[in-house]
Amino acid sequence: MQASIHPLTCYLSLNPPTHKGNGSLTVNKAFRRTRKIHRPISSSMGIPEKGRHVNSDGIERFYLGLDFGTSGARYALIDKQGQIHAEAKREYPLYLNGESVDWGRSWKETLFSLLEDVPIYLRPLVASISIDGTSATTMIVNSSTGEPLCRPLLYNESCPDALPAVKSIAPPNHTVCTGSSTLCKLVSWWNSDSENKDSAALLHQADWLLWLLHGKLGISDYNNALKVGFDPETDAYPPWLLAQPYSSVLPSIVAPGSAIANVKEDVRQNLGFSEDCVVCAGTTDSIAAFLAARATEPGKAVTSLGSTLAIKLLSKSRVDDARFGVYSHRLDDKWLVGGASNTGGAVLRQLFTDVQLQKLSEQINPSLPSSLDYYPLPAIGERFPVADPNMNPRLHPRPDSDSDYLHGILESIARIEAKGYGLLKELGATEADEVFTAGGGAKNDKWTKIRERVLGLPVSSAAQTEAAYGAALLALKGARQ
Ligand SMILES: Nc1ncnc2c1ncn2[C@@H]1O[C@H](COP(=O)(O)OP(=O)(O)O)[C@@H](O)[C@H]1O
Ligand SMILES: O=C(CO)[C@H](O)[C@H](O)COP(=O)(O)O
Repeated sequence: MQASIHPLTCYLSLNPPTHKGNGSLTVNKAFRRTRKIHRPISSSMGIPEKGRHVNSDGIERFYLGLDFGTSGARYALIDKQGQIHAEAKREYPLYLNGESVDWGRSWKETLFSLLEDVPIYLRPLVASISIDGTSATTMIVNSSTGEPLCRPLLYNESCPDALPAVKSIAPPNHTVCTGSSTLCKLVSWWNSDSENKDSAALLHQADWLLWLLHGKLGISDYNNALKVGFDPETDAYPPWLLAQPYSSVLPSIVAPGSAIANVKEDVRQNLGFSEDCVVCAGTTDSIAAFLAARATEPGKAVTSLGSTLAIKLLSKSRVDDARFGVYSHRLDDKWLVGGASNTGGAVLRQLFTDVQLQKLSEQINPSLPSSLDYYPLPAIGERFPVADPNMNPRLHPRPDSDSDYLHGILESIARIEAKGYGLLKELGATEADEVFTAGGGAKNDKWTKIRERVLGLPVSSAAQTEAAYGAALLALKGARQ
């Protein structure tokens, strides 16, 4: 792998944004004031830069990132300094298709609703778009129409039926050797399908959403493709995977943020994007959150405290071990080592509303350890730091006090996080020396203090906690290509 400066590094020290979304559409007030006297961004910064930073009238361009997380989706619209000019989020509408949720319909509707939330006067100035999605969320689609051939298999679903076949072809403890891997989901479908093999294509959630905008089917990125078996070190699918009959459905792979194609004409016309608006390859949600945090040195880590707990540690050395759910994503000449636990906000949401979380957290003394020892899971099954699809949640005994109960849960999740970072060190990754937090849990200061005590490390909320911001940085990178 060639050593080079990560294309995003030059943006990672951008000025923190002036504005944060509050669940509805927000537009940077400062931007409103200058809206009437649109000055080319270069008026205060010298000559307009080449590329997609000003349009033909010399007016500033913007970069759009969308994050499709577990419980909802968000967008962030930034300028080339990283200032946020608009952002919004939406919960997923839920439609049933027989017994199961029609996720394809929900995600597609959410995508175009969010694009319509972008202020109409800013859309012609959007130079590029990128999207992150949940990792290993697998879609098998018709290779001509892009229509799903079966229901999407979500990031935390497991197909243990395929595990023996996958373990028989992959190297020992390879990232794909876990039931929740994309490859296990593909093999499970391949073994169960009798009529669509010749017309199938595999895509990840982010790939499929991006295809809706650019229209070129069969393209993914090397972060999303890690769990189907793509090797980011050799930049290729390994021979043991290409030798399989189902290798024909695998997508071609580009780097995250790579320009793929301009927005399709029908989408462009309907939404008012410019002819040169380019759609760029995406990444996974926890990597987008890492990019948003702008952590650039080995030893820096980002814990995404969303519905799940995903940790990402910037490491000089690569570590992969499916026995513990540990794998390494590529980030230029370094590795993002980590894993994703099923613990996290989804359990909290089963027990408390966000308002209750806030009020109960105020009653917690974070300097006092909780004696309650739980393993908070929303359902049976864990991916990391224990890869056990049959692990049971442990959330009892429940004390009379809800704040004590929450304290025990937050502390127990912190212990899982600490176990995860300790495991990465044991397996040879660069030792973590600072943790930034992204996701919904980042706003809980008491939890941050509990985590600092349990981890024994400085823990802070990233300047940007939304993965959508990281996706916007990818769009900014793509606009420069
Ligand atoms: N004050 C809080 N303390 C801890 N967790 C919180 C708080 N507010 C919200 N959350 C959790 O944040 C999660 C949502 O975070 P988010 O990053 O949007 O998740 P995702 O992107 O995975 O859907 C919810 O599961 C919720 O329980
Ligand atoms: O748990 C998740 C849902 O939010 C993450 O998408 C995912 O598991 C993290 O995977 P990766 O490390 O490949 O980004």
